[in-house]
Amino acid sequence: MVSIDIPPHPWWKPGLDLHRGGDSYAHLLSATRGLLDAVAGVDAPEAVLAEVAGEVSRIAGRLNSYTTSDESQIAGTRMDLPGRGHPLVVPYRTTSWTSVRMTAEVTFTRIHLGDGGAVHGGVTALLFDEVLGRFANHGRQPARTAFLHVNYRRLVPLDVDLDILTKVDRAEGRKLYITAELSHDGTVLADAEGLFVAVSAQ
Ligand SMILES: CCCCCCCCCCCCCC(=O)SCCNC(=O)CCNC(=O)[C@H](O)C(C)(C)COP(=O)(O)OP(=O)(O)OC[C@H]1O[C@@H](n2cnc3c(N)ncnc32)[C@H](O)[C@@H]1OP(=O)(O)O
Repeated sequence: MVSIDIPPHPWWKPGLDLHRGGDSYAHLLSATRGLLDAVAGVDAPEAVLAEVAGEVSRIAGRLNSYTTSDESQIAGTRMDLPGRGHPLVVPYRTTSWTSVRMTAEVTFTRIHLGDGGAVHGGVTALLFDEVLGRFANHGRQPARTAFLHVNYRRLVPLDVDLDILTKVDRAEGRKLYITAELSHDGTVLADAEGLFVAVSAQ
């Protein structure tokens, strides 16, 4: 696990506990990702599906009784976990981080499959928006994606460790241009450029 020496973003609530839920939340997230992969790949008899659907609904109901506001949910604030600990975010793992360059790793799994054995293009775009957006925000002023341009150079495989390199290209006033590459063994599979515009703190 990488240690990030850039301080948490100033527009974060001061004193926000970035480890809420502890190891138990990490296990829940990992189990949930496993469930999504299992659902994405399943072909079981209807009786089995019906039984599992009942169990999953019961579990969701149990968690729903603890639903909180988006200000105090755990998801998205666990910087120590893959994908900021958010179940929707692709579970990339940050490996190094300076103010101008960030590296990460990612392994796509069954839930990310589009067609033809390759990752869904929208998932690749989600990964880039997340990685660039996090890099644009963390340790800087709050910023939103103004545009995101993705070049799909090769099919992106599942179940293979891939590398992400993100760099600040240039800053012009409130505008920050950031680039990223997703690669495997030195071959670029996709790359992106995003414009992030700084906005007032919420
Ligand atoms: C809990 C905390 C978590 C924190 C951790 C963070 C993790 C987050 C990770 C996930 C994060 C994921 C991140 C997400 O997904 S963020 C969510 C997706 N993005 C949005 O929803 C953004 C919606 N749009 C807006 O809010 C506004 O349009 C923004 C803020 C972008 C600009 O509106 P604003 O009124 O402020 O500015 P302006 O219009 O005066 O323009 C200013 C300058 O920008 C130039 N410009 C603008 N647009 C474009 C364009 N399309 N192409 C080229 N240029 C463009 C414009 O020409 C001008 O240039 P100049 O004339 O000055 O030279």
